Amino acid sequence: MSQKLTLALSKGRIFEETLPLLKAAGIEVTEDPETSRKLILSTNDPLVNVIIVRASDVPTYVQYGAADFGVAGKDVLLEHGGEGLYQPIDLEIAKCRMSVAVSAGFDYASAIRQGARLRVATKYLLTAREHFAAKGMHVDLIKLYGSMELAPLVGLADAIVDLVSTGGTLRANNLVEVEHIMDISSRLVVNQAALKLKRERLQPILDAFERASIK
Ligand SMILES: Nc1ncnc2c1ncn2[C@@H]1O[C@H](COP(=O)(O)OP(=O)(O)OP(=O)(O)O)[C@@H](O)[C@H]1O
Ligand SMILES: O=P(O)(O)OC[C@H]1O[C@H](OP(=O)(O)OP(=O)(O)O)[C@H](O)[C@@H]1O
Repeated sequence: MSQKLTLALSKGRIFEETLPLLKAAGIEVTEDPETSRKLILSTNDPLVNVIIVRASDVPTYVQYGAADFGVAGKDVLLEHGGEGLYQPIDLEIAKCRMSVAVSAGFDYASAIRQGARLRVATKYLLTAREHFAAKGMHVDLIKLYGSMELAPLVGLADAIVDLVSTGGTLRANNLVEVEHIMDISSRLVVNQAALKLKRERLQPILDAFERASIK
């Protein structure tokens, strides 16, 4: 019996950087999410569809089996918790790091030495909480959904926990990186039930992704 497969991707860098991996598996997406408003994209394989969701929603679609597999950043997976997901491959795409940053004039080291209770703005509450708890620091976390870099500039927070790649966004906003929390890259995530029920269809794709992502 032919089995349909649904892959969950987010627009932008994850979609773009997954395209070569899909190609290695013989799959070509025939529509462009940047120009189309469609959320279910077809491919050259009538049995494979790509759904376009927000980056932070990818694990949820896969967890509940609305998508059989997807691609999500480690940052997103740590916040989601990974329930119901099998994570077989680090695809080594969308690479960046998660860091603590502050305004250039803010003396983070002495604030810590003095035991100041810092306000930290972030989208990554769980990871940030764990990081500061491991350092024995008491912080007040402020949840934001984007543009974390603005928070220290307007007095909303003393520090941020955000993703950094080139450092260009920090520099443009007169912020400096004061702690490296972890390296981030994107993983392939597979619904655990789909892995069993659709293994015959999924395995060759996973193998092709793995081969194509080996640097
Ligand atoms: N500057 C960057 N360079 C490389 N990889 C990045 C960068 N920023 C984010 N990423 C990685 O790419 C993933 C997708 O990022 P993207 O900007 O597309 O979504 P987002 O805006 O963070 O998510 P959402 O729309 O859910 O808020 C992130 O989860 C992270 O793993
Ligand atoms: O160090 P850099 O190379 O400047 O990259 C860092 C920026 O990249 C990400 O934002 P993104 O570009 O994805 O914008 P978004 O958060 O609006 O999606 C991240 O949230 C930083 O703001």
